[in-house]
Amino acid sequence: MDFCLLSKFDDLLSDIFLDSQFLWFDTAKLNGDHRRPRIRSDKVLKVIQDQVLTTGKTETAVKELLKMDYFRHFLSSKPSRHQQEFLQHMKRYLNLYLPSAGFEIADTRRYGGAGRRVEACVIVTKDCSAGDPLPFCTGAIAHLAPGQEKDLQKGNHDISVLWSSTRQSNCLFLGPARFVNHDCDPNAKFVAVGPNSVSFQALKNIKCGDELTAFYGRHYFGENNCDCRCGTCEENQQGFFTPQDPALSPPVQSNARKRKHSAGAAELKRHRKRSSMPCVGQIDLEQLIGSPMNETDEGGDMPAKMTGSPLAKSFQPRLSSSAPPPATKQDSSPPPHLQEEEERRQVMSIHFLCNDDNDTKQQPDSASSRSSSISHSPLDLLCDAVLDAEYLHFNAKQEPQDAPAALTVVVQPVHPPNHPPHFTAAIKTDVDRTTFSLDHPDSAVGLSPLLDRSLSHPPLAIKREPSGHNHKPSQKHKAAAKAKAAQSSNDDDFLDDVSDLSSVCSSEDDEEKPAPASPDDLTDPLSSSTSDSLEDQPPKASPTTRASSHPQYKRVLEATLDDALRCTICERPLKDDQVTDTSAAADVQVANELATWTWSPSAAFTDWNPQRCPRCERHVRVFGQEWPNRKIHASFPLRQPSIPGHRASPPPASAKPKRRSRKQQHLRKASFTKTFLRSPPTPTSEIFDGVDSVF
Ligand SMILES: C[S@@+](CC[C@H](N)C(=O)[O-])C[C@H]1O[C@@H](n2cnc3c(N)ncnc32)[C@H](O)[C@@H]1O
Repeated sequence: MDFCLLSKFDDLLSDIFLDSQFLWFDTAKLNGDHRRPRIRSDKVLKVIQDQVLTTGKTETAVKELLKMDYFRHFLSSKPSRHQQEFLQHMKRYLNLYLPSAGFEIADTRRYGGAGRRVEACVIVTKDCSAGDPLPFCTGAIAHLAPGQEKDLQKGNHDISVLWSSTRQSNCLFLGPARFVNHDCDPNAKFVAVGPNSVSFQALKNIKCGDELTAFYGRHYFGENNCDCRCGTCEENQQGFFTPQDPALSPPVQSNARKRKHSAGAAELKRHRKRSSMPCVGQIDLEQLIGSPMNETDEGGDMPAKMTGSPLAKSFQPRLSSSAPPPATKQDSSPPPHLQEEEERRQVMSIHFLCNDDNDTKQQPDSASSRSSSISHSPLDLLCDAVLDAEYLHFNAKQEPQDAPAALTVVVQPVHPPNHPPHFTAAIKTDVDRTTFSLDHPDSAVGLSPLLDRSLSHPPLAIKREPSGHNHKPSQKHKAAAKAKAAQSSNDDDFLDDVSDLSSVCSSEDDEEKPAPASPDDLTDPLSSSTSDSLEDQPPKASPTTRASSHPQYKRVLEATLDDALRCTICERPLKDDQVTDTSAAADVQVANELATWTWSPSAAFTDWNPQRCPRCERHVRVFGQEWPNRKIHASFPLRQPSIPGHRASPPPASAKPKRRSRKQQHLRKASFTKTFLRSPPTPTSEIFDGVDSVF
């Protein structure tokens, strides 16, 4: 398959079948000019539910989808060969929704770098034993023509590129399988399932919910994978997690880490020049995939054909030999089979060009903006603003008739020069004195890598701007601010700390502590005039008033952190950052507009009971069952999103309607509600609905 074609197909299909359907963030796109297709995602979902999920037939789903205007127009101008390739790739994505798929795409921040970007990963949705194939998790391979590689590098996108020594060219590895991340002690391996397709086979027993990982190579993430962030490296204190020798390292540990990385990068550059292979790692495809690519075999890559393919043999034998040995602290020499590979460098290398330069990845780009954890999500700001407003409401000590009846939270995009755009929120009430603005309300979320340490706020700190009082920072404070800013030369380290802070923030102890005085706090004109109105306000331990220290506020906060902010299905903590990501779709929509919500604060507390994490929320919406279940009983209709103009087809005339007693009807309704509409609607799901209808 042609590289350009595959990359465009993959961008389009991952958008339609993943980003717009199942994910709460955007997956990396290969083409910088990719735009979200104008296709009704609710209609696509209906086809997926009716065909793939209920009947398990991707073929019929493809036929149904081709009836949609969008696909008809898209394919009408393409030659039939390209049409076939497109449909083949579409099937790879549709396989994600098969009841027996055994895997799904999920989110992870493990590999996201300093900014803790959300990235995609693959998790298994049923227990697997060692040796089990994962036939539906496939990726396609397309070859790059000379010169095209430069375009790839220019794009700075997170893409997967393989080196084919038989063809002496790079090739592209795309499809759902490209979301499998690297682990030095992986639980799966690549296997070839045709001339142009790759799948996986379990190397160990894998539990439902575990991430599926494969071995990319020894030098993918710097020399000896010194920047590898996999779970094994973390456990063994290797790669990115290698502890620094205090004698050798400067005071700040991660600076040393950086030096090591840049030394590795320089070495790798030299190495690449020598070898003329533009790749980081050099891995033999025979080990990676199990068999060299058969260039003449033009067979399909779908699972049914796997057993017939000569390459299918690679599923059974050499299981142990092709598995890279577990990474141990002591053993830094390559495993025997890889040593051999290095000598031979026979067939193909797999590497990820963008990984070459981590810095470039930090650049905000249109396609990945939704997944960026550094954006100030409007919903995140909104939630914090409502919390803070509720606090003010508690403390305003005003006559009931003066209490604000409603809040208007204005979330506005800000485009500071030389900084990534972000949002600010301002709360306006009908009572003048409680009007305040809120910016960077959360330490973990409200930061951008380009902002310095001085902007680190304690969580949920309130900034109030009393009218007519302009408090200027003193010289002493300015000097302190400068000294602090100078310290924060390394944004990476800072953001690491900040990310860790989010967990610290949720501990009770921390909430009792006074907020650290940061330069931004100092410049914040917190005046006594506003604080005076809040009798229960703790003494002025810090220039920043801690909303969380108020008993009533604390109760709400604790309840939120302990109970509500935990997914009731998978029990993953529902943290701020996850809430941010659920609303990330809204970022895209409101990025250039002013968004305004009016919300009663008490309603926000009583009605909003976030129960599911974004993944489980989406899972229920798509599969009609709680994660990880997805087997659909035809007798139970799925909860369909309402499609304007869509009417359910009338029952056949022959079908005699059954009469049910009132009690039966009531019970039936209750059980349906219990099954499909378990939790009350949340602000999050409202946003989902709105966003989906836009798409
Ligand atoms: C083929 S992609 C895997 C899917 C990727 N997470 C995504 O969201 O598209 C490879 C990229 O994932 C990340 N990655 C995967 N495994 C990693 C590891 N062990 N350490 C650091 N980064 C890793 C790197 O950013 C790499 O460039």
